[in-house]
Amino acid sequence: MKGTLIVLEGIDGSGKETQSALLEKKLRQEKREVMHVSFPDYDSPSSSLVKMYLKGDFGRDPSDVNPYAASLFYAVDRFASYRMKWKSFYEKGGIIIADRYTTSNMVHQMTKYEDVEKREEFLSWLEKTEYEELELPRPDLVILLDIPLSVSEGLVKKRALQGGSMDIHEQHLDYLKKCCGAYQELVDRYGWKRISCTRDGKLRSIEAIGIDVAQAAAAVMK
Ligand SMILES: Nc1ncnc2c1ncn2[C@@H]1O[C@H](COP(=O)(O)OP(=O)(O)OP(=O)(O)O)[C@@H](O)[C@H]1O
Ligand SMILES: Cc1cn([C@H]2C[C@H](O)[C@@H](COP(=O)(O)O)O2)c(=O)[nH]c1=O
Repeated sequence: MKGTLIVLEGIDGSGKETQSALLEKKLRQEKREVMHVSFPDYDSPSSSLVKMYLKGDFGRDPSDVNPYAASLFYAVDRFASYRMKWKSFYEKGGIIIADRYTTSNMVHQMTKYEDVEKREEFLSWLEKTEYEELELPRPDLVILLDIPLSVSEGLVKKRALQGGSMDIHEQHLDYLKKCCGAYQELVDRYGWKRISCTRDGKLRSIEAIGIDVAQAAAAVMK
């Protein structure tokens, strides 16, 4: 029996980690079999090339690494996580909550192309590589935590001041703007569930957003 894969998506600082932890807690309280994974899998050696890329070892600008090369770094990391950590749990019917997935890669790497045909070619290649060749499961639900860049930027900066560092994506506002646009494009195209994190321009509370996330998840759980 196949499990359920729920993916939390959104631009950097949109609340994915916060909301995936909250959803995991709620589902555990309901005594459901649940596991929380996140990508990149920074704790695993499989993320080494991703870390080098995000640190700027291959170039300080995201566009210094072409989308296919960058995608392979992330895809290999996902493959290792799936095979080592959650394949058997998922195949027994468990619920997986993923903080980012292949869907992040679609958005972040496709923005490196302006040309529509190149973008299409890239997206087809990515889906084939990850879901067919690497046999990673397709998500049952992708939730987009929709937040204006101006708001998420503040959250990322606040977190960096508290001791975090900013990666090469976060350091390039023009790149993040393109990612925002790409999320808006793909949310409709792929039928992702959009949850607005602001109301009247103000950030909603973690709990209020959490209620919407839990409702969306309930609709796909077996
Ligand atoms: N609704 C909210 N209200 C106030 N603060 C929030 C809210 N959601 C998240 N935060 C805070 O914003 C920061 C970013 O949140 P979080 O780490 O969950 O985002 P993320 O999408 O996982 O980020 P990244 O993709 O950069 O890892 C954290 O410090 C978190 O506590
Ligand atoms: C999983 C994944 C992520 N990315 C991008 C998205 C972010 O800019 C970084 C990861 O940073 P985080 O703050 O730790 O979430 O990498 C990507 O391009 N492709 C992927 O598959």
